[in-house]
Amino acid sequence: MNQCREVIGVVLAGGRATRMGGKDKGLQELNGKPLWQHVAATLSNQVETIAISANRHIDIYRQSGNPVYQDNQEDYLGPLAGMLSVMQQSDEEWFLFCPCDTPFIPSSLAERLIHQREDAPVVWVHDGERDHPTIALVNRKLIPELEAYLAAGERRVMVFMHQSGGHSVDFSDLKSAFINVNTTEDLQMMQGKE
Ligand SMILES: Nc1nc2c(ncn2[C@@H]2O[C@H](COP(=O)(O)OP(=O)(O)OP(=O)(O)O)[C@@H](O)[C@H]2O)c(=O)[nH]1
Repeated sequence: MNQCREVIGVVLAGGRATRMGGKDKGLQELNGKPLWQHVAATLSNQVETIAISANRHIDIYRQSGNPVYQDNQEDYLGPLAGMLSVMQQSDEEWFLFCPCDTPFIPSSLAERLIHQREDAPVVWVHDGERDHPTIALVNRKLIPELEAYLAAGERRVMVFMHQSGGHSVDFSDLKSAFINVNTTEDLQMMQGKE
């Protein structure tokens, strides 16, 4: 696929990574490269601009030269807060969000989500077994809804995606591409895999 210019790719690299002992998950190395870079490298073949959403170690992420969007909120409010912060600080129409902890995402991700968005303001990945609502193509028209949702104290990504009129896109043929890293043991098991 040619690079798409109407969509900005965003690697979600904030959070607390409590299951990884509080380390910055995006900066943990897999096969000699930080996790966030695996995701950014695959997305950069698909969309022209790749931004990073983070809430700590901002200077390290900035050294990459990619735009970095820091969370607006002081607390770690979860992936939706990271998404909203980017959408509020950028004037792009569509955002392709992808967490830093899914290093093997397929090269067809953007193309297949873009193709399926039709009139929906959000589409996300379903791998045949489970939804991956943080791997999603989101339109900026959802900003007010997302602001209200978070202001009401809601945090659940899947609930928000459903109630905002989106739908999942079937990636069951590429199920293993969405394996994610949550713990140090996960990371150790993945070393050497491509
Ligand atoms: N910008 C931003 N990203 C976040 C935030 N919380 C989670 N993320 C990202 O969203 C994705 C999914 O995060 P989770 O695994 O649910 O949360 P986590 O904080 O990374 O890890 P745990 O504390 O172990 O659940 C990861 O790529 C995180 O980097 C946040 O508050 N802000």
